Order: sequence, then structure tokens, then C-alpha cells
Amino acid sequence: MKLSEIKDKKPLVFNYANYVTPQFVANVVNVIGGSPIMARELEEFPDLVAASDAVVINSGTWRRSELLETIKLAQLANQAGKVVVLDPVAVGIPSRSLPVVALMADAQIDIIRGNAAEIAWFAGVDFSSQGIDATGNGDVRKIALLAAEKTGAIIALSGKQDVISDGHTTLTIDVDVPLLATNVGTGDVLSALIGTYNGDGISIENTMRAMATMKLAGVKASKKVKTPGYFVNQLLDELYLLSENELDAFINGGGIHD
Ligand SMILES: Nc1ncnc2c1ncn2[C@@H]1O[C@H](COP(=O)(O)OP(=O)(O)OP(=O)(O)O)[C@@H](O)[C@H]1O
Ligand SMILES: Cc1ncsc1CCO
Ligand SMILES: [Mg+2]
Repeated sequence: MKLSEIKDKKPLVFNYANYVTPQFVANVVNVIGGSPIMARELEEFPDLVAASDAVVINSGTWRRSELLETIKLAQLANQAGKVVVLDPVAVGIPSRSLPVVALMADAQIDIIRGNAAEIAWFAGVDFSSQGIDATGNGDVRKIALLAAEKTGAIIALSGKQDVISDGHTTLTIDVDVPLLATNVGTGDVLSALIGTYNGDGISIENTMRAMATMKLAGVKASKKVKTPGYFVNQLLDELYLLSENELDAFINGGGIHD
């Protein structure tokens, strides 16, 4: 949906969040105009999924004992026709790959948002990483396209270059904002923004708009402040203040390539 529609409809975004960044994620969904809710209690899932417009599953601090419950959550969202976004934090670490494989075998994941190393794992391409961070280099367009072909999901690959691919169309946002990488959780936040924008239907266009929103807010914040602490606050303010027209101008002004 468009930014103005988010402000109007206030999509409810159910975040199965990690325990590192839930406050940051909830605030970003809130300032953009959506309505965040965090939960991880199985008994609550049917009601919450029914009320939600999007479900965002972040596997960053998953316990193995939560796996079956999370699969149930994704299945409930599938049955209700709600978009399911997966943020597969550090999925390339072998013990972290197993539960993600299990989730994807038993439920449909509509959109996967990860950094280049995480998306490379789905593509079957080597890409170096250190913990939660992508540290290597590679052809990120090709990696996103391959990952989309292999998973059937829309891929949102983030980093210096953001790439969005559904296996047919591949879009790139090529804008370097190093400060965006200085606060832990900007990726988690981006996954929740993607859920918010896809709350009225899943599309590559909605996914691209979410990524452009984050990048543009980052560009604006980095013009005003130069250090991580101020940056994260400025980023929240820029997300809050962003207008539909500014976002359209960024998207149509050459920021996005085929
Ligand atoms: N060097 C960079 N230049 C521009 N933007 C960047 C850069 N690195 C990251 N970003 C932006 O930061 C946001 C988060 O992407 P990133 O790839 O860092 O996610 P992540 O590794 O999952 O982060 P985290 O694990 O901390 O949540 C995206 O909006 C992305 O465009
Ligand atoms: C640092 C960290 N560890 C697990 S999740 C997370 C937050 C970034 O996704
Ligand atoms: Mg991440």
C-alpha cells in the first residue's frame, strides 16, 4: 500500500520479534502510521492473526522449542491470507539453517528480507558473514534473483545496494548510507516495514516502497547528523515526517533501477 494508505488504514503488524530490537521495530511501525503488536504465545495466535494485516517472523533469537509454534503461526497466516515476512537472521550458521528449512517446508513464506549473506544462503551462493552481518562482496542482483527462483518468495536483499526480486522482475536501490549500518536492528525494522507496506496485498511494488522508505529516511537523517546515537533518533523522526510526494520523487528520480 502507499504511505498515505498506511496512515489512513493503520495496518496491524504482528511481529514475532527477536529479543534484541523489539522496541525499535515497534516504534518504526508506529511512526510510519501502522500499528505494531508483539507476541509469542501460541494461545494468542488465532485471534492475533485474524486481527492482523501482516505477520513478520524474525528468527534472530529463536529457541528450538519455539519452532513448532512459529510454524503454526505461519500456517494460520497462510490460511487467513495474511502476508508472512521472514527475517532469517544469520541463517547461514548451520544450526540456524535447520529450523528455517523446517519452517519453509511446512508453511508458505511470502517475502524474505535479509542482508546479502543471508539471501546468498537461500541462493546457494557463498558470501562471507560475521554473525548477523554480511561482510563479503558479490553480485547481489544475481543472488536475489536466484534466491527468488529457489524459494518462490519475493526477496528483499538489503545493504549498500538494496535488491528486490520475485524471480521475474528485479529492482535495485543503489544509495550508500553507511550510518544505516551503525545501529543494530535496522534490518529487523526494515522487515517490519515490509510487512506494513504489504498489509493490503503482496507485491514487489509494495516491497520496493518499504525499502525506499528506509533508504530515503536514512539519506535525510545522514544529512543532519553524523553519529550513530543521533542518527537513530533522526531516522525515527525522518520516518515520521516522510511524505508520499517525497517518497515518489525518490522512487521516480532515478534512485530505483531495473
Ligand atoms: N552501507 C550501506 N549503505 C546504505 N544503506 C545500508 C548500508 N548498509 C545497510 N544499509 C541499509 O540498512 C538497512 C538494514 O540493512 P542491513 O543489510 O544492514 O540489515 P541487517 O544486516 O539485517 O541488519 P540488522 O541485523 O542489524 O537488523 C537497509 O535499509 C539497508 O538499505
Ligand atoms: C544482535 C542480534 N542477535 C540475534 S538477533 C540480533 C539483532 C539483529 O537482527
Ligand atoms: Mg538482520
